[in-house]
Amino acid sequence: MTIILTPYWTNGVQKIKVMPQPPKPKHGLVPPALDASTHALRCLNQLRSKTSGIEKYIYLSALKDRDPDVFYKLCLQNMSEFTPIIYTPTVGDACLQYSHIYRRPEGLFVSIKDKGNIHEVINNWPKIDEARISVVTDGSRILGLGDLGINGMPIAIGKLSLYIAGAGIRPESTIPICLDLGTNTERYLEDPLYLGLRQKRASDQEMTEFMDEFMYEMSVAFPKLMIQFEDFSTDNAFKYLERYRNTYPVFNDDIQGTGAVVLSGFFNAAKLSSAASGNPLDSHRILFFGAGSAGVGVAQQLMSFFILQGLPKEEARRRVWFVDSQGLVYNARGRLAEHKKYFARDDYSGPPMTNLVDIIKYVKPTALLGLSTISGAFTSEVIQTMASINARPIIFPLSNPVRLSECSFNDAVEHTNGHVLFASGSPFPEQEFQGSTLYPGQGNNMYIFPGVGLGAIIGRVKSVTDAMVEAASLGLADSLTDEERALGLLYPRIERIRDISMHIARAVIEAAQREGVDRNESLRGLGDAGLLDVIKEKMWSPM
Ligand SMILES: NC(=O)c1ccc[n+]([C@@H]2O[C@H](COP(=O)([O-])OP(=O)(O)OC[C@H]3O[C@@H](n4cnc5c(N)ncnc54)[C@H](O)[C@@H]3O)[C@@H](O)[C@H]2O)c1
Ligand SMILES: O=C(O)C[C@H](O)C(=O)O
Ligand SMILES: [Mg+2]
Repeated sequence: MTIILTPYWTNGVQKIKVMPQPPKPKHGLVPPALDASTHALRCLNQLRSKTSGIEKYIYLSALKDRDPDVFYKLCLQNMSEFTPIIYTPTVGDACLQYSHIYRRPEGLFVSIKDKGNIHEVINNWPKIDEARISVVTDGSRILGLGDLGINGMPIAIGKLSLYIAGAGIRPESTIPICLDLGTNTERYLEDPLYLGLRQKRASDQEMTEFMDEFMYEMSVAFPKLMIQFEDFSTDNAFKYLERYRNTYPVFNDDIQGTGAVVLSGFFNAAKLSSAASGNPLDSHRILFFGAGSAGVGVAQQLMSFFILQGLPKEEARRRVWFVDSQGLVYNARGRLAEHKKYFARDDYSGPPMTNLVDIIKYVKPTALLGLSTISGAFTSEVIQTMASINARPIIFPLSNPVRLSECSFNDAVEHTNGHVLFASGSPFPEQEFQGSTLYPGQGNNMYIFPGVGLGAIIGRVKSVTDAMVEAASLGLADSLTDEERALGLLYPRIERIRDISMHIARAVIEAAQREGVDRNESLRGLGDAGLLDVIKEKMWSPM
């Protein structure tokens, strides 16, 4: 049964009625020729008649609210058309404008003012079905758009729509949560329509006390819940993942989900690149442009690629170079943020190296990965330099949304004469080049988190371990069909997301079992096929 939250006003205060979905209307109350399949077509036509992305977003939000079955059915049938609207990149615009386009409540808001009382707020969430997955953001780093405060709510909603569509999580067992800890973005503090607290962000200490209480109360209210942390600013992303990962089932999408999706695409790209150059797989050298939570999360995960190729851990670490806003990251440069220290180079001690082309000439990377939020940073010269040292350069501009991408697919194709192995965070259209069609990969954690969450909740895991994340990544890399490989794709087609999520969930559960963090004992010993049957049977589908 779907829950409908119906808002109404009393004395200037908005209240919410929690209602189950109404029963079927009686004869005469709906048009005689209304039937489900033509109505879905009608909705699709209405969507397509909208001209701007944000209008489409608003239309689909209302459709999801009004008629979740039609929404999810259409979403599954038109995945590559829907994801750029309900998710990246349009969800970025929806966040920027959230306080202006707001229509009705969706999700749970927990504010720093609730500290000491979080139990009560959480228990206001209607428990029609038991909550299993929550995406929690504090709005402090939404995509590459900065601190959006409470306007970050649509990112939690968008991720959960993909959980529901992509992994068959039941809609009523998901909770989007935005933590309102204030915002440091002046334009929101001054915006009369801003929906959040009009104050600067809470101090570190206050936030930690708040987070401890929040996590504890969530685990009491929802004992079977997995929490996905989303778009916390880099320091807090690392801090709270480390703080809770051994106590509760939590997963950080930007660190671990991104790490897993990029490892998967890199794995497939490295095979093609090595085949073209004749160099062994373990000879790859990776240059990261951007050293935040996403960059470092990916580097940690990529180390497992090298380790799988047989390199010792220390050798694997040395295959990675980082560039941040000050240039090449190396020890002799001076004080470095904690999360950059592990990968800082100790084999360079000259003056700061800040020009990306110079850095590429110095490092000679086989792969250039952008997680910097710097639009257009991969200039024609950068791309050409990569092409001059690699038969098939791996270039992944992974920053979101589209307008912050380090380069476009078109530029990457043109400046490498079509040889690029490409994946971007946000979607780009395919390109015709010298008589053939080239396809961009979308290296976005949307391929990973639905399957990880599905596996985590079916396996009833105590925690989400590195081995589970790695299993998800390799499961994704392995999921390419022969047809997709023949087209040179690095990631499977998004239309197959349900199938992919099912296989990722299986790999995740098996890894959890190997590590002894699974609590669903009934799944042990079922074998691959038996596990897949259970997973399939548990997945929700729209009617
Ligand atoms: N594709 C995906 O699935 C995915 C997943 C997570 C994050 N992302 C994207 O990655 C980006 C970064 O996210 P984050 O959490 O790491 O953010 P962040 O702000 O913590 O990191 C940005 C990094 O870029 C560096 N940087 C900034 N300006 C630079 C410049 N001029 N030259 C070189 N480096 C510069 C910063 O020093 C920092 O290290 C965002 O756009 C986000 O949307 C993509
Ligand atoms: O939200 C996305 O599209 C990917 C990622 O989680 C991001 O923060 O950019
Ligand atoms: Mg994110």
